[in-house]
Formats: sequence, structure tokens, C-alpha cells
Amino acid sequence: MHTLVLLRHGESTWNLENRFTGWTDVDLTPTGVTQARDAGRLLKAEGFEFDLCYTSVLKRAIWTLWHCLDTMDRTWLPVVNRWQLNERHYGALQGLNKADMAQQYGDAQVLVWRRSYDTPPPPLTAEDPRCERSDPRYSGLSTEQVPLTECLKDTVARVLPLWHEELAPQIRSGKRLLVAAHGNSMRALVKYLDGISDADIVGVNIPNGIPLVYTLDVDLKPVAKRYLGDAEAVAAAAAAVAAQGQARP
Ligand SMILES: O=C(O)[C@@H](CO)OP(=O)(O)O
Repeated sequence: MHTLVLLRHGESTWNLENRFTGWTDVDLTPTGVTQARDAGRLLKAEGFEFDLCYTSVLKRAIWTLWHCLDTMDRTWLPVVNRWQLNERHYGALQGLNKADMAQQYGDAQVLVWRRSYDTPPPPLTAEDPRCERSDPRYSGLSTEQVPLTECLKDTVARVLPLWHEELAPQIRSGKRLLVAAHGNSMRALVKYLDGISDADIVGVNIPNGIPLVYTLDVDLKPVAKRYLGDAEAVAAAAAAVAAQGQARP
């Protein structure tokens, strides 16, 4: 048996402002820092140990991992940053308010943009100042690898090769992994691990800063899965994420 822990970043400044974020590199809020440290406390209290950590190249996930590890007194653990763990690219919606968009286009359209498997939001243009193609952290990628928008299917197409080529072999070799990532890069991985259909993934929302623990068999098939902490609080936090895409009453 293997243990894998996934952790969505704590609340970010744009989570608080209810703005589509995607590849925009925004910071944690004080609440987000507290959530990350609480995640570390929960993991430590249950005696979790890790050999290797993975995160994205976006600071809300990086800081979440650092705060979590600091709370566990494990800042010395090796950390690998991979752009493939970045949040799904939100295209031309990046920076816009989710409730405003629901007011303008309707809750159903915003749900399609946020949660459908294969409908991407409208793309950025390459000339848009929000476009990340000239960002030095992506200088090793081809132009096409830096997306102008993504649906979840596109995110799956970059997360799964990382899973098969790096994460899964590390786990098989006996390493205990902690992966700090984002709502939709985690949904991509959860969809694969749990065999969730394209239709059912629409209803899956990942709360901020709560460790999700998988027990995997020798073939890396999940035999158990649980969020740490109070189950009602976890459900309420996931429901709050789902509600972010609704127009204000
Ligand atoms: O804006 C985003 O990048 C993501 C995560 O915060 O939002 P959503 O939950 O709408 O996919």
C-alpha cells in the first residue's frame, strides 16, 4: 500500500475577491496562510511523514506547501516544482469576477466555463498583457505549451504525463509524496485516480487547504480516500467553492 496526499492551496487574494485566477500568480491571504498551517498541523497530528514534495510554479501553491512543511518541522524535505501542476488556464476570464460573469452570462454558462470537461473559456490573445508567454518561468516551454485557455481535458493532458512519468514511479519506488496544487489540476488527477466520468466531474469541487489522503494499492489504484478534519466543514468548504460561480442574489 502507498499513501499519497494532495493539498489545494489556501485561500488566495483572488479567491477572496472571487476572481478567475488560472495562471495569474497571486498571493495567499492571511486566511490562506492559516489554512496552510492548519493543514500541516492536521498532517503532523496524524503522524504523516513524506519523502518528497511536488508543487506548481505558482506562489499560492508554493507558499501553501512551505507553510504546511514549516508547521510540520519538515522544511528540509525536497520540493520539485512543475508547471504541469499549475491551475487550469482560465483564458480571457483571468482577472474577471465570477459572480459578475454569472450576472452577465448566466449561472449555467459560468458553470460550463468552470466545471465542464471539454469546453474552454474564451482564449486570451497572445498580445494580451495577461498572456504568460514571455514570463521567464516558462522560458523552457514551446510557445504552444503555454496555453491561451484550457478546459479540464487540456489540464488532464498535461497533468497525466507528469503522473505517469514522475509521480507514479516515485510512489512505486516507495516514496511518500505530498503534492500541493490547485483546484483544477487536482480535479484532473482525482478524475483519473477515481475513474470519474466526464459528466460527473462537473460536480467535484476541491476545498482550499484541506489535505486529501489517498491510500493506493500496488497498482496505484485507490482503495481509500479521505479529507483530514471535520467532514461537515469539508463539505461546507467544497459547497462554498461551487457557489462562487453564481450571480449575487
Ligand atoms: O479561478 C481559478 O483559477 C479557480 C480556482 O480558484 O477557480 P474555479 O474554482 O472557478 O475553477
